[in-house]
Amino acid sequence: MIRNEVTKKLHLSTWPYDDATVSISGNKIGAPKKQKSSSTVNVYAKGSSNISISVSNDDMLMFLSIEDDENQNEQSRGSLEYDFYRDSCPQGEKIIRDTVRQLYKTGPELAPALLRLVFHDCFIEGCDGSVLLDPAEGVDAEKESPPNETLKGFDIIDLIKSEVEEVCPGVVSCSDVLVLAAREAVILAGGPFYPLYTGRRDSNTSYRDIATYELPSPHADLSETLASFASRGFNERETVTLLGAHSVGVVHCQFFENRLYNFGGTNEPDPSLNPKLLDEMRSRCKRSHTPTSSAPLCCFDGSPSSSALAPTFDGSPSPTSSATKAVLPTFEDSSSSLSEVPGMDMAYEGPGSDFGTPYYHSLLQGKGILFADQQLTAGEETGIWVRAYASDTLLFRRDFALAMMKLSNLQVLTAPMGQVRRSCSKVA
Ligand code: HEM
Ligand SMILES: [Ca+2]
Ligand SMILES: [Ca+2]
Repeated sequence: MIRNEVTKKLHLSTWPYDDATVSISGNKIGAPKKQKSSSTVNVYAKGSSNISISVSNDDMLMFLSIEDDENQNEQSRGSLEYDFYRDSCPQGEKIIRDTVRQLYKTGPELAPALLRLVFHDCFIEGCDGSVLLDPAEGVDAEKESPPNETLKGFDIIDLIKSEVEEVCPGVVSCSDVLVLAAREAVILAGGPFYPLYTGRRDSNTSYRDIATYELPSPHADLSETLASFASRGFNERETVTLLGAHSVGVVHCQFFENRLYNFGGTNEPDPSLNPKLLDEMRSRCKRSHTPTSSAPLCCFDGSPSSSALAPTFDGSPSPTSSATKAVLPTFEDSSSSLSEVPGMDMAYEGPGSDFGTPYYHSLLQGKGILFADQQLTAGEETGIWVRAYASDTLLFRRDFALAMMKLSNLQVLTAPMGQVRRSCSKVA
C-alpha cells in the first residue's frame, strides 16, 4: 500500500462555525484550539494508508478538499499571505465579520450588494479597492461609470472600515476589507465559506473608462461574456459558476426591458424568454413611453461621451449622465428609494431556497432575467455546467468557493505597491 502523508491546514480565524469538529480516521480530535498569534492549525496524519478526515459540516469538508488543490491557490494568490494581519491587526477579520453580520440583521440586501461590489472591483484592474474611490482631482471614479451606476454598499464598506480603523488605524486595506466583507456576505446569503489570503493594498486611482468598456454587459451574448471572463483567466465552467451569484439581489427593469417588448428591434419579446416569466416581468416593468422620459430608466449607456465607443452597456439612446443620476438614486441617497425603482427579484422563485441551484434551474426553464444569464444555456459546454449545477448543490458550492477565491485574488497589489487608505473613498 502506498503510504500517504497528509497535512491539512484549518484556517480557524475565518471559520464561521464555532462548533466544527475534526476527526481523523474516525478518531475525533476535537475542534483544534486557536493559537495565540496564529489561526492556522496543521493537522498531521502521517504514515497511514487509511486517512479520512471528516468534519461535522459539509462546507468544512469541501473546504478541506479545496486545500488539497494547492496548485490552484499557489498560482493565483501571488504574494498574499494567510492571515496577513495576524500581528498588525489580529482582531481585524473578526471585526469585519461581526460588523457585516450585525448590519445584515437590519439590512439583508447588503449581502447581494457586497457580492456585486467585489466583482466590480476585482474585474477592473484587480482587487485593489479602485471601485471605492470618489471622483476627485486626478481620479476618474469608476462609480461614475455607467455599469456602476446602480452599485450599492459603499456606505457599508465605510462603516466596516471605520470599525477596523478604531482598533488598528491605517493597517487594513480597503481592498482586504471588501473581499473579506463579501465573503461574509456570501455565507449570509446561503453560499459557501471560502478561505481568503490577505495583504492586498489599495490603488492610487480609479479607472472609470476601463470600467465602462470592460465590465460585462447584461445584453452580451455567450461568446462576449465568455471572452470577457476569459480575459481575466476564467474558463467556461468558472464563468457559469460565478454567474450563480445572480441567485440573490435585484435587477432593475432597465437591464432587461429590451427583452420584454422590442428585442433586437423586432418589436417582439426575446424568444428565449419563458412566456410566464415574460408576463411577470412585463407587469413589473411597463413599456417605456418616449425615448426622453424612458431613457434614464432604460439602459446602462449613461455617459454621452462614451456611447459611441462603448459597445458594452448598449441598448437605447443614451441619456445624459445628469438625467440618469436624477432618476437612479445611489445607495447613499437612500436604499429605500432605490428599491422603489421597479425591477425583478433574482430569487423570484421564492426566498429561502438554496444559493445557486435555483438559479440554474430557472435558466433551464428559460427564466433567466438577463439576456446574458439566459445565454449560458446556449453553449454546449456552458449548458453542461448549467445542468450540473442545477442538480448538484455540493458541486456548485465547491466550484463557487474556488471561483470566488480566484476572483478575490485577481491582479492584487501588494507592498511596496499601492497604499492603505484610511477612508476607502479617498486616496491616502
Ligand atoms: C456576464 C456577467 C455579469 C453581468 C452582465 C452582470 C450584470 C448585472 C446586472 C445588470 C445587475 C443588476 C443591477 C441593478 O439592477 O442594479 C446585476 C446584479 C448583481 N450581480 Fe451581476 N453581472 C454579471 C456577473 C456577476 C458576477 C460574476 C457576480 C458576483 C460574483 C455578480 C453579482 C451580482 C449581484 C449579487 C447582483 C445583485 C446586486 C444587488 O441586488 O444589490 N454579477 N448584475
Ligand atoms: Ca479594482
Ligand atoms: Ca491592478
